[in-house]
Amino acid sequence: MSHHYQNQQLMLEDAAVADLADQFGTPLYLYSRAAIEQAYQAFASPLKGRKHLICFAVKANSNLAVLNLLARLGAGFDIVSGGELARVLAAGGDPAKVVFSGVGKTRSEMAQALKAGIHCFNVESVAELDRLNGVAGELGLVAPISIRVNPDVDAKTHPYIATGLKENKFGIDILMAPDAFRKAASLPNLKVLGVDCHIGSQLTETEPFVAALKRLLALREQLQADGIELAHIDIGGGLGVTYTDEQPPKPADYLAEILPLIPAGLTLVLEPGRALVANAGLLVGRVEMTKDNGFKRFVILDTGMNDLMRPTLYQAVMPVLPINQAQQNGPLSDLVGPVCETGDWLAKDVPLGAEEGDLVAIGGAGAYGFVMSSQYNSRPRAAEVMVQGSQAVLIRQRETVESLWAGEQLLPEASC
Ligand SMILES: Cc1ncc(COP(=O)(O)O)c(C=O)c1O
Ligand SMILES: N[C@@H](CCCC[NH3+])C(=O)O
Repeated sequence: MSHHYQNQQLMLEDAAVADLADQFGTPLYLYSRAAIEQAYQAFASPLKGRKHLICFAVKANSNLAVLNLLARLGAGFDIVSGGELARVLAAGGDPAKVVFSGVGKTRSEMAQALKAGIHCFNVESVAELDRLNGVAGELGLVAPISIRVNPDVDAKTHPYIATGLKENKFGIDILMAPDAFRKAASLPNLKVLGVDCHIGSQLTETEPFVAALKRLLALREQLQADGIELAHIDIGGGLGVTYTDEQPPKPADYLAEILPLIPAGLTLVLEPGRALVANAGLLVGRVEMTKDNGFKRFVILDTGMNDLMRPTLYQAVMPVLPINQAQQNGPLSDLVGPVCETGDWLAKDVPLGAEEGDLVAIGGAGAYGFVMSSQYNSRPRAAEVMVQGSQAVLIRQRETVESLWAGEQLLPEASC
């Protein structure tokens, strides 16, 4: 039996998933090129005719093929490390469209980004202003900057992924921001370009974005009075997606609320991550065995928390998509992995008749999936495959067992 995962925007038929699982083995990350393109256009179309830059948050999915696809669609990138910058460049991304966020940029990361000629550093503290001014001075360069402001807005999301509250480590408190801007404007090796914020991830309402934006715009006016002109305003990422029954605004609806507030001439920068890739991805695993302890039925997969952390880390509810529809109405089961941790689960109490050898896919796995995976329990990480039309392209090989100890060495004999 075949069905389409329409609400996952991933137009893969059961048969195709089964063939790909046979061909590439499991666990397997599958991405849909068409779904990524569609998600990108959902942001880009409403922005036509406006000065804008869509900077994909690389942390959501840093596979080179994904970055290359987005670069070819015209995207810029939001990076948070030198490693992410190197990936963007290796994938053919344009450094002039890169913004660099993060609270702990090292001197060498700053130098790397300055030499690459990135668009802007999103500076998160006064200490960072000083450090960046120093590094730029040593290189004889001027660093373009934005100041990340913490607007103290409740994003109404999981506390681990809320970033815009006073108690969070991110950005400079909005009340202290004018002083920070004045200082930045006075430093010889910095050039103030803009202001930014990012209040959290997986937001399902527009209201917190609008509240944050209004605070940033008020700050902009205050700065204008001080003679500091901003060229752009960056409202971060954070737009949520539908995993199961969430109803986040569509990018067009979200932008319809934001765009009228932005004065003409000001460039709008966005940093979407999840909204561009989450629903373009599936994690496919195979059932190793099932067991019923009289209290609970467990479906034990060949994939688990080391491949997909979101369920256990955020108690995230992600859709379970049995590849054979006949499995769908089985007994309530916990979907668990082989890792030796009680927290190794992917879904709890889902109706699932899957038995040994059956395939199960987790939807919404295109964002914060592979990138957060680990080799815990010495498990090689999964392969990644991009589906484009009738073709499937292997975009990252499954790790080998030998690669698990690459770079390790035994103690020299004499020291034992
Ligand atoms: C600074 C910054 N920008 C963008 C993002 C992307 O967020 P999302 O994937 O929710 O769009 C994040 C992660 O939350 C972030 O920390
Ligand atoms: N990793 C998180 C989002 C990260 C947000 C980073 N600022 C998630 O899976 O939901």
